[in-house]
Amino acid sequence: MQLQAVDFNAPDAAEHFVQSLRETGFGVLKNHPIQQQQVDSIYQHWLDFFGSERKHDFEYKVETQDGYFPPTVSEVAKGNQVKDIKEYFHYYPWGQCPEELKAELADYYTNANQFAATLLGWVEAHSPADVKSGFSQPLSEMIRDSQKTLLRVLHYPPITGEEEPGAIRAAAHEDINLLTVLPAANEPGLQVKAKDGNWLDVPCDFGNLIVNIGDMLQEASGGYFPSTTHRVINPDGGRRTRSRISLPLFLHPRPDVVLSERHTADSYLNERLRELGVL
Ligand SMILES: O=C(O)CCC(=O)C(=O)O
Ligand SMILES: [Fe+2]
Repeated sequence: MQLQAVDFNAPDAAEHFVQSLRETGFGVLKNHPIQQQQVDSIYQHWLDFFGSERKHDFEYKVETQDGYFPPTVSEVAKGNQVKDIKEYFHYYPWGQCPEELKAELADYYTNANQFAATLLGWVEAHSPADVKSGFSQPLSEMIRDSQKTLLRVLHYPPITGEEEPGAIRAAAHEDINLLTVLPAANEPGLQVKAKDGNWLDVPCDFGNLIVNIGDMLQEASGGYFPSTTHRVINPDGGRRTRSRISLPLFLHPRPDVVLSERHTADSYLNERLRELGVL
């Protein structure tokens, strides 16, 4: 298995991108319309925010799940014992956000959602007829005006040596949502589990856009699109002293959207959040 960046502007981009999603759970895009300059600026501003004590004024609300999640409550991946070495902020247009950071994040949220609808259209167009007929509505419709789509600003602090034994930046997990849209982070570390069990580095060239399948698309496609296990490993050597920032957009359908005979988006999400210990 190999992950190769697909040129967004190539005539056969959709086909190759969806093929990569189907085979690996991941697709990597280059020459896409998400502005790297904006992503970079968000990384800089939020690095400052996580470095300040102000973050504690925005602590997350349990009922609504927006705001700042400190390292002490950071997720324990499903089936894991130790907490990840990370802190993060959950941004929703209706949720908490520091005033001076809001316009930039809101703009990115709009742009990335619009782009994501295009990608969901690609997935739909390249789904076999029996898979497509199982979708309760077009995939891009499922996320339209959704209040649940989540932009997460993640900060992985430098490694100090005081970490819990066995803890890594993000333990092996699958995402819950339909698709995740993730600009390459400012530092390496993201790995995906191949079918043979080996961990592969996800190409993290600056400017790449990484897209991966979540459990909800796996559920809605009857397993045709696999939600693939991934993780973020701890850095070595000189990189240990560096922070890592990343910005995943988790595409969530509106709560009433039917995913499968067993689940709506709402019933599925609640089940998973309870397992994560954050609900
Ligand atoms: O930080 C990354 O590169 C990936 C983060 C991730 O997988 C997640 O938050 O679900
Ligand atoms: Fe993830």
